[in-house]
Amino acid sequence: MTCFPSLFGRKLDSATQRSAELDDELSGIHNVTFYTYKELRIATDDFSPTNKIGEGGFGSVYKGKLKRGQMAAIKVLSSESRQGVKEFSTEIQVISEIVHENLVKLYGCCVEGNHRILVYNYLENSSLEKTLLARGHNNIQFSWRTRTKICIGVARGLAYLHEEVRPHIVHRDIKASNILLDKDLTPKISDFGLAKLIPPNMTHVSTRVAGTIGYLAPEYAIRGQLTRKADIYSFGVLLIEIVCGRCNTNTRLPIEEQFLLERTWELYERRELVGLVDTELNGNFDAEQACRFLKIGLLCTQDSPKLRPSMSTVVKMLTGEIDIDDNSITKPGLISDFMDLKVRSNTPKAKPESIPTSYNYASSGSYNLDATSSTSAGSSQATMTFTSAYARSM
Ligand SMILES: Nc1ncnc2c1ncn2[C@@H]1O[C@H](COP(=O)(O)OP(=O)(O)OP(=O)(O)O)[C@@H](O)[C@H]1O
Repeated sequence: MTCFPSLFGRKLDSATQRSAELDDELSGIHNVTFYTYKELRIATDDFSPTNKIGEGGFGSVYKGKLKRGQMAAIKVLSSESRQGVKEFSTEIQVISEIVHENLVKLYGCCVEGNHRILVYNYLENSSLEKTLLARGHNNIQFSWRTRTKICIGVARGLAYLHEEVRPHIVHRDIKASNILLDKDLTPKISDFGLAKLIPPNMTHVSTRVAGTIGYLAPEYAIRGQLTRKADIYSFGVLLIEIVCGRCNTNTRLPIEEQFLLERTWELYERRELVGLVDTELNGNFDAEQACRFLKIGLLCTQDSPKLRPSMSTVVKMLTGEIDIDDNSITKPGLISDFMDLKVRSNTPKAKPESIPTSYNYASSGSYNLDATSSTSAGSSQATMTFTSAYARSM
């Protein structure tokens, strides 16, 4: 392990076998821990499949034990994401300086040869997607109190990225699989800043295409307009998922219940929001608070980005410091309003891990998705075709 600048120089030896040239490139990088490839191979038992804990659009994630016994999540970036040493390390320095209780801590990285590897704090309770939405990990009971803590924690982490970090960070991919839980079920947002580590010509191909689509703000999905408000939209969808205990798209349900955001709007209009709250709670929840959370979800997903509150306002709404004016809630921005959405559901065989087969966003504005979708409750093998009516009419 090499830590600059304190150990820089001392480690210019055969132990790390790093060339003087590489050390020269890294000499301006401060306070980042650089791991050797050998060290990470040992930590993961040669990247053994038994230590593999996940696979994302950026590469594979392994559980590993570092030299001093510390557990880590080791993310091996795919070969397409090979960035230059200097550029990669500079971004790493920015990310590793961002520290907040609700953000996953980046310990350091490895930049040897073609290897680009990120080393993170290991979170014992996996992701919200695996634990709450797919209910497949440790049988964790998500009480109402735990859910409020998770919602407020994620909101605080995002508010920090949006409003306190300079320059501001737009996460771009807020969703249940990017919310990890520590042993006390404190939520930690993962993958922030990652977009900057990927060369601009490489599109991030998500492993959970269908799920990700459901989190995308219409203006981002259709026109590529990326601002903090796109994250706030995704947060709104996530918030509703946490209250309802189901994922935003579930093609196994009757057609009128498949899309959670549409459903939430319908029940809001009928003043029946409380009926959406997760039945796993057996009625043990604060109904006023749960409906407030759902209304905040609707506010965050308003069609016009301007109508969505900032994340610091969302935190205050969630904690009850600011009241919600029902008159300010209008119909959320639904991607299905812009697109002819056709979902052809095949045999309802959910697979343990999702494997994308293709993902294509053509500039004409049409999506073609052929995905074997994820473990999330009720997702099935589905072929989805989105054709943007909006794009066609332009
Ligand atoms: N720090 C960590 N601690 C524990 N598990 C982790 C950690 N980071 C990632 N994982 C596990 O690895 C999985 C894959 O993570 P990754 O962020 O690469 O992809 P993803 O978010 O699932 O998908 P995508 O790339 O489409 O966003 C996560 O869902 C989680 O289960």
